[in-house]
Amino acid sequence: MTAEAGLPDTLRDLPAWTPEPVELADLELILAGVYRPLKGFLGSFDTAMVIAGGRLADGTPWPVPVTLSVPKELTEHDRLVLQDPEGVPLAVLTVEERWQDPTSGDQRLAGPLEALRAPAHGPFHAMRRRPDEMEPAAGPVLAVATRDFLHRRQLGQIRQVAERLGARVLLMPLLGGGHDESLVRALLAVRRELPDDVRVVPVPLPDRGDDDRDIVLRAHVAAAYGATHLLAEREVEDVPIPIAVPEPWAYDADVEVWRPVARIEPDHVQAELSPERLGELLDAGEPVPDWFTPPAVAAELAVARPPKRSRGITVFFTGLSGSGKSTVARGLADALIERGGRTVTLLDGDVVRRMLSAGLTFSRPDRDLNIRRIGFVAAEITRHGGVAICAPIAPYAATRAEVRRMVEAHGDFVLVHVATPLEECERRDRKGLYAKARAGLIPEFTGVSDPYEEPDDADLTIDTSALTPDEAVGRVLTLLAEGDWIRPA
Ligand SMILES: Nc1ncnc2c1ncn2[C@@H]1O[C@H](COP(=O)(O)OS(=O)(=O)O)[C@@H](OP(=O)(O)O)[C@H]1O
Ligand SMILES: Nc1ncnc2c1ncn2[C@@H]1O[C@H](COP(=O)(O)OP(=O)(O)O)[C@@H](O)[C@H]1O
Repeated sequence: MTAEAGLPDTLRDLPAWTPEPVELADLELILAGVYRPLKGFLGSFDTAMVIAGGRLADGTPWPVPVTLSVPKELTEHDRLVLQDPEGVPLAVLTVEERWQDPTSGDQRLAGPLEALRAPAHGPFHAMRRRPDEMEPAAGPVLAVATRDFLHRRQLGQIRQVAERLGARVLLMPLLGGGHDESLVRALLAVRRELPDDVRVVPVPLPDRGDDDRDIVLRAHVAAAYGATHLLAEREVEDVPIPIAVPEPWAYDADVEVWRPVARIEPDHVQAELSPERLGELLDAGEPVPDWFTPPAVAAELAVARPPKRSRGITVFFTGLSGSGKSTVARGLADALIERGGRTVTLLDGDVVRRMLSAGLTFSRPDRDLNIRRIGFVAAEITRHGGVAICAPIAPYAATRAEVRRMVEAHGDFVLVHVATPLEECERRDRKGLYAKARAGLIPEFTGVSDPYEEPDDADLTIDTSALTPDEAVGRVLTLLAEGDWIRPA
């Protein structure tokens, strides 16, 4: 039976697990041979050696831990099917070691992987290559592994280094940031600014958060794809191929060309556009100057970071029952709809409980699941450029932070703490729930018999005991206008 027809009979009874996105990216690179000599996820000794000194236990240089975390109940099995988020089986892991991460306490499994099928979907998947599918190049190959857009400065630097080395250029857009498709399109668009035989191969390689080790990892990946050099900002140790560090370039505003700083006349003006200024231009929807980046790149930048007036945003209210979340959220939704120019979706706590989360209780796991569902929908609305207004109690800081992360992958997130004191909420007791909770008729009632973790990351705090509903809505509108998400009234 072929893999495409389904799982072989011998594997049907194995437990299946969907790893986290970074682990899935690692899995793909291990299976494709990009992470050679790694054949599977690392055990405790290799991991400790890599963290301590950038080498595997046998002395082979390797920069980052490549590990797999699983829930405790899966650690008893000897073999495990690893699948993608849609449940498509990708590989079988044969467990050689079960171990607990001493820092995070995570349960880990180590052992070799056997491929069931290559991941074969996702935008630009047709451009993905295994190293053994690459035509070998005759001479030197300069790899440019980047998750950043390439502007005129970088394009000039790449041309100069490639020429110096006599190398062809291999562009490797690193996937796993928020704007993979824009990045790939922008790199495809600048091919014509580079030598003729440039190749583009997207690689799923999220950053690990250690700049030097990330460069070393990129060098390993580049070497696997046949590169002889890696372009990087600085030299690092223990790299499999040499790092090519470009000389500084600047824009000579007097003659309107980019060139190496060393070749700019001392009396000429050097123009600069800082990343902060670039962000401001994009936020305001103003054009990015042509001298800085090619128009096709500017267009993709604007897709990746749209002007704030049209960028998706989630306004997330949190607070006790009766604090005024629904009233203010509804008022805000109405005000935004009246102003026009924005699509607005109100995800009120009570309504969500009836629709998305029917059947859930008020236990911590069920509250968390409820908030994650709201976060998922809000993130999708944000991704499509809409305004999502959410108004659940959301009593736990960690879950609110999770929603913030989900949303900020696609747009902006504003947290409004409706900090009306418990006594006032209880005095209002619009639904009679506090009385019932005090009488012990409702268990786990927030503020009475269940916790509420006050936010320390609120963008706005309002106490509705001291404001009218219109004033409370006004505060939120002012915040949105000051942040430039909406026009001032
Ligand atoms: N045990 C308990 N604790 C808190 N609230 C309770 C409880 N049981 C029922 N209710 C009613 O459910 C509304 C809160 O639901 P949420 O989905 O916003 O809660 S949570 O965010 O999942 O914690 C809340 O509505 P609001 O008053 O609009 O906040 C209550 O009316
Ligand atoms: N400034 C204010 N903002 C919001 N609600 C207020 C305000 N002043 C009084 N209230 C009253 O408080 C109650 C808040 O209920 P609700 O909006 O359903 O809160 P929650 O959604 O947090 O449970 C409503 O009866 C509302 O009329």
